[in-house]
Amino acid sequence: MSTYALSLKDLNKSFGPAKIITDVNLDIEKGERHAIIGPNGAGKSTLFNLISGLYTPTSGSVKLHGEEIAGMAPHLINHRGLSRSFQVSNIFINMTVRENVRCGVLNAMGQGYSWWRNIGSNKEVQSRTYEILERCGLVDKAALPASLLPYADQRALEIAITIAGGADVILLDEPTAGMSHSETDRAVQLIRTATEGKTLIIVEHDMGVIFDLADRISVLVYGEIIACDTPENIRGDAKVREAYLGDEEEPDVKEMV
Ligand SMILES: Nc1ncnc2c1ncn2[C@@H]1O[C@H](COP(=O)(O)OP(=O)(O)OP(=O)(O)O)[C@@H](O)[C@H]1O
Repeated sequence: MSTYALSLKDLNKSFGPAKIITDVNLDIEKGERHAIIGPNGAGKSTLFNLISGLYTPTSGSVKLHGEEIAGMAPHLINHRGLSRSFQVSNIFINMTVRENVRCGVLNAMGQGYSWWRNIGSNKEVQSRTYEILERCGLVDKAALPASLLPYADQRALEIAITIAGGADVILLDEPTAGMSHSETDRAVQLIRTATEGKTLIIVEHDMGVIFDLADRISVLVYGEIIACDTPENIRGDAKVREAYLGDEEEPDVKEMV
């Protein structure tokens, strides 16, 4: 049995005649921080949707901790320990920050909303909620309605909800999109803290974030992984430079996506 946190084998996805993901093979170690990069329309979100159960593969295998999950419903994959964030925020804007995180905690504990009135007295829920708020730097803002959070804090809350269930494989989809430089720096720190000890798979356009965070990078172009290596080796990979930049020499790595 595989010891990989996540293992993709001969994975394919077509929509009608359009082949979007082609023969993807990828093994991700437990605790690894793995980035998926590629030009717009390369298939990064489709790959995330295949891993998290939103799409069923046309063919191939997706294994989470050695167990087949391809085609399984997203909530069942989530209960097996994989959680993802979305490019478009998933938070309940009329609820407080604390209530949003509590929802994630309760959902993972399999509690329905009939529990809602009693949750204030449920110590385990309270302590897990507090721990997540702290990890994500949101303790001071716990009582605020989510709608009043600045944009960067809303993205932090999105990460808090993603990790609230205690999943050990975390997928983050462009977590720093739309952020300023200083907000991005803070977000990278937050991602590092919030996902400590977990396996992280991140789709991101900001190369600074990728090179700062990732142990390995996969480069997806037209639905195929054309390179998978350490950031240093990816930086010097001729195929990758060509895919992004044609024949240009000495490319600025910040312009790779
Ligand atoms: N449900 C769908 N039906 C048909 N085509 C789709 C569907 N979902 C995605 N595609 C197509 O698959 C291709 C890859 O899209 P995808 O969103 O996965 O790319 P991406 O790498 O995430 O792009 P971006 O960086 O812009 O977010 C695109 O050409 C898109 O139009």
